[in-house]
Amino acid sequence: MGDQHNWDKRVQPALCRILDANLDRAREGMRIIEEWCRFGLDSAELADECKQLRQELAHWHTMELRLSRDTPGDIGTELTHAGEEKRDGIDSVLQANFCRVEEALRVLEEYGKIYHPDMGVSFKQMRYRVYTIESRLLAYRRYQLLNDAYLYLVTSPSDKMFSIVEAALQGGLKLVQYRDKQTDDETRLGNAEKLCELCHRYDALFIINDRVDLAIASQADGVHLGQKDIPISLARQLLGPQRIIGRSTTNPQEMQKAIDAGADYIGVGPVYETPTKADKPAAGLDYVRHAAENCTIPWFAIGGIDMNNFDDVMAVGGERIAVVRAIMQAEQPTLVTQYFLSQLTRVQTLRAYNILPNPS
Ligand SMILES: Cc1ncc(COP(=O)(O)OP(=O)(O)O)c(N)n1
Ligand SMILES: Cc1ncsc1CCOP(=O)(O)O
Ligand SMILES: [Mg+2]
Repeated sequence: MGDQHNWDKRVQPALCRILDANLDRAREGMRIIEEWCRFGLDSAELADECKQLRQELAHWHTMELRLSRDTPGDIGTELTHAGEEKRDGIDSVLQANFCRVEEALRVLEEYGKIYHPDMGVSFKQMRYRVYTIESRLLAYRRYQLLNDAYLYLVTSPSDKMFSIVEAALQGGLKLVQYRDKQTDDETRLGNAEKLCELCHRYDALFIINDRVDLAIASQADGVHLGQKDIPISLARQLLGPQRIIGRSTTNPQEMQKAIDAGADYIGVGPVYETPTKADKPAAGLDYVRHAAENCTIPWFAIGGIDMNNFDDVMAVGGERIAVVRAIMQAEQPTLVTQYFLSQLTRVQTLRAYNILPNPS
């Protein structure tokens, strides 16, 4: 009996300290995530869900637990590891904090079961709610980046592919597609993983051409499917609602079918004939005009677009462009990227003020 009493006397304070430390950790992590939902994504819904979770955590963070805190006596306050010091971008801040919250909730769930009969179930439910926020936030962020992306770089095989893509990212590019019809799958997967990491370091989206399997394996943000690739509905089943699916279209019927099937964006073209896709006849500027008047999802004019004909594409209503050679073969990919981005912003601004004449 005495032993039991002594044991309880030692266990109880330790238990309270574990719960206190992990409630703190979970609340701090949730706050960091909430700030991004509120100020970065402008999502009242996601910010509110984070806030509700913080309030539930606060409800469990009782005076008894807080009074158990003994910061000077806590040997863990001095322990940090290199990963905590380094954050590559928003994605890495969010990822680190989701991990932190989920871990803390797991600890609270396990130790909480000893402390209070309802704690285990309560923290388990919270952990699942955090998983849901995590995937919603990722999807939200992807679709927001897509919506904000006006320039799309589609890669071509090159010894300098990584340095060219990085140069374009340094110029402000936010959307990259890995297109490679020549390489074996092992190399393709390695390239895709490297490109994906590179793009995410610059907070840019990374899409894979043609291959859903490689998109999943490399953790890409989505896939671009041609008319001869698998149906959008099947790709959606495989990729889920959180990944982007793009579709190539060459005429109004294909455009409407892609929209109806749930594509997130479409390619519109080839606007001009192009050696990059020599077998495909040009769809022409008329199809760009049609897209400008009728397309209800983001669309990218593609095919033979460069600095010389850019204005012609804009004159018929173009607003987003996708290019291969114009950047992949540029002497200064950063400057070309900056040029396109500034021109695309100029067009948007002029249209917003009705200064640019309506497409003719
Ligand atoms: C943005 C964008 N639009 C169109 C295409 C062409 O896709 P597809 O018709 O499947 O041809 P390939 O690129 O696979 O040769 C694209 N890749 N990206
Ligand atoms: C992949 C693709 N799909 C339609 S045109 C095209 C290639 C565009 O390449 P470029 O920008 O070099 O003309
Ligand atoms: Mg294809």
